[in-house]
Amino acid sequence: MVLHAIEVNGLRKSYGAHTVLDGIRLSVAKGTIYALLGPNGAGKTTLIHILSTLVHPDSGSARIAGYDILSDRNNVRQAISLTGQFAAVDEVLTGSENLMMMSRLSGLSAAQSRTRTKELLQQFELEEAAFKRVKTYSGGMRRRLDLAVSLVVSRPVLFLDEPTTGLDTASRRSLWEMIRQLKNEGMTIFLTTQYLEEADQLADEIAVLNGGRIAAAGTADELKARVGGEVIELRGLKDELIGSIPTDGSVRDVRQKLNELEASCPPDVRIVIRKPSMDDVFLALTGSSPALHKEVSLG
Ligand SMILES: Nc1ncnc2c1ncn2[C@@H]1O[C@H](COP(=O)(O)OP(=O)(O)OP(=O)(O)O)[C@@H](O)[C@H]1O
Repeated sequence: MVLHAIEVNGLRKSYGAHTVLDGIRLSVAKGTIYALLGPNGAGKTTLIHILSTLVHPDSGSARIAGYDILSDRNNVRQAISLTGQFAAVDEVLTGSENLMMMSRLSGLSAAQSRTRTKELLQQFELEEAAFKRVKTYSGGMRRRLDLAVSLVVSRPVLFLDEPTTGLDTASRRSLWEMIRQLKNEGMTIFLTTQYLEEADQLADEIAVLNGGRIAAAGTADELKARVGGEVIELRGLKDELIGSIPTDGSVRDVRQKLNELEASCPPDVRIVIRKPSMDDVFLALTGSSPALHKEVSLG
C-alpha cells in the first residue's frame, strides 16, 4: 500500500550555471496539506512543474501516488490536478461555460458535465456569477474558478502554485476554507506559498525552501520550536514594530538583552515578549524576512 502521496528523492535542476533545486528530498502523507514555503525565485514553481511532469529534472526521482514521474508519466498525470499561478480559464466565456468546456474535454457526457458544473459552481461559491463573463470577475472569483476547473475530474493529488498570491484578506480566507474542505474530502494537497500565515494556517507539514534546498521541515509548531524560547519585540510610540530579538526566555537572558537595549535604544521604545511566529522561523532559517521588520542585532 502506498502511504505517501508524494515522495521526492534527491531532485536536482539547473538552468545553465544557475542551480535552482539542489537535491530536494521530501515526502507527503496521504490526505494531508503540505506547504512549500519560499521567497520569490526560490524554485517552488520549478519543483511543482517537475512533480507534475511538465519539466524534466537533471537527476533524482519522485513518485506521485506511487507512480514514477519519469517512467510512468501518464499515470502521474491521471493522478493529479494542477492549478498554476496564472489563470487557465477563458476570459470571454462565463464561469459556467468554462466548467462545461473542461468537463466535455475531460470526457464527461453532456448530462454529466451539466451535473459536475452545477456541483462545482456551488462548492466554489460561484453560482451567482455563473453566467457572467470571467473578465468581469474579481481576483478571488477567478482563483476559485481556476481551482474548480482543475477539479472537474476528481484526482487524489492536487498541486496549488501560490493559490492566494495577490488576493485580499477576505478572498484569501475564503479560499483557505475551500482548500481545507478538499483535504476533508481525502485529497492530498501540495501548495507553494510566500505567505507564512498561509502555511501556518493550512499545512499539516511545512518545508522551507532556500538556496535550492529544504532548509527545514516539520509542523508549524516544530518549526517554531526550532527558533526556541521567546521573542522580544521593540515597538515605537504608535505601537509600530521597530525590530525583534530572539531570547531563550530565561530571566538571565532577557535581563542581559534588556540591559544592552537600554544602552542602545531611544527611551521611548517599548517592548513586548511573545512566542516565535512563522516570520521568526523564516528569518532564522533563510536569513531574510518576507515581513517588513528586521531582526535587531545587539552588540
Ligand atoms: N525555463 C527557465 N529557464 C531559465 N531559468 C529559469 C526557468 N524557469 C525558472 N528559472 C529560474 O529558476 C529560478 C526559480 O524559479 P521558480 O519560478 O521556480 O521560483 P519560485 O520559487 O516559483 O518563484 P516565484 O514565487 O517568483 O514564482 C528563478 O531564478 C528563475 O528565473
